[in-house]
Amino acid sequence: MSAPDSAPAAAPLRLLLVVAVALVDVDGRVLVSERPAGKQLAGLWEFPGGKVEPGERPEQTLIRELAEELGIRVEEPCLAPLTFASHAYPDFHLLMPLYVCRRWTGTPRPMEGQALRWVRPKALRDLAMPPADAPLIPFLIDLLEV
Ligand SMILES: Nc1nc2c([nH]c(=O)n2[C@@H]2O[C@H](COP(=O)(O)OP(=O)(O)OP(=O)(O)O)[C@@H](O)[C@H]2O)c(=O)[nH]1
Repeated sequence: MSAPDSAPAAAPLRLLLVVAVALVDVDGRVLVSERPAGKQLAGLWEFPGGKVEPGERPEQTLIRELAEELGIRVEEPCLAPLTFASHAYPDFHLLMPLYVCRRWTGTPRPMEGQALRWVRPKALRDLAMPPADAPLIPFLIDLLEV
């Protein structure tokens, strides 16, 4: 049945699949990266990652993004799924699996000029992060804080 002529059609929901990772160092700290000026949510600290491109599996996306953003090489078995974010932004709905990774080759460095920080999971609560990330923090605290 079609909607009556007077009712405006609801805008189709845009579901955006982004994949992110908590890189964990030997001291149990997690890497966060500052979103550059000029981008949406600029200045907020986020987990490395990015949009899953057509034809990619999420793990392939992460391996690609970690090479592009941080210059490190990650093997797929070192990516362990932890939880996911599901968050309604004004213009899209974000679905973002979060992986944990403790092993990689190379030293993370800011390949795109972004600021990087290693922080204790509890300290993530005091960082300005995108709203989608807040529900992820307790999972990292449970996993990593002794
Ligand atoms: N990588 C990452 N993205 C996140 C996090 N939290 C969160 O809301 N996002 C959102 O997920 C989307 C990721 O997009 P992206 O990083 O691939 O792309 P972008 O907005 O920088 O634009 P671009 O396509 O020009 O690179 C953004 O809308 C970003 O705000 C997070 O912790 N890590």
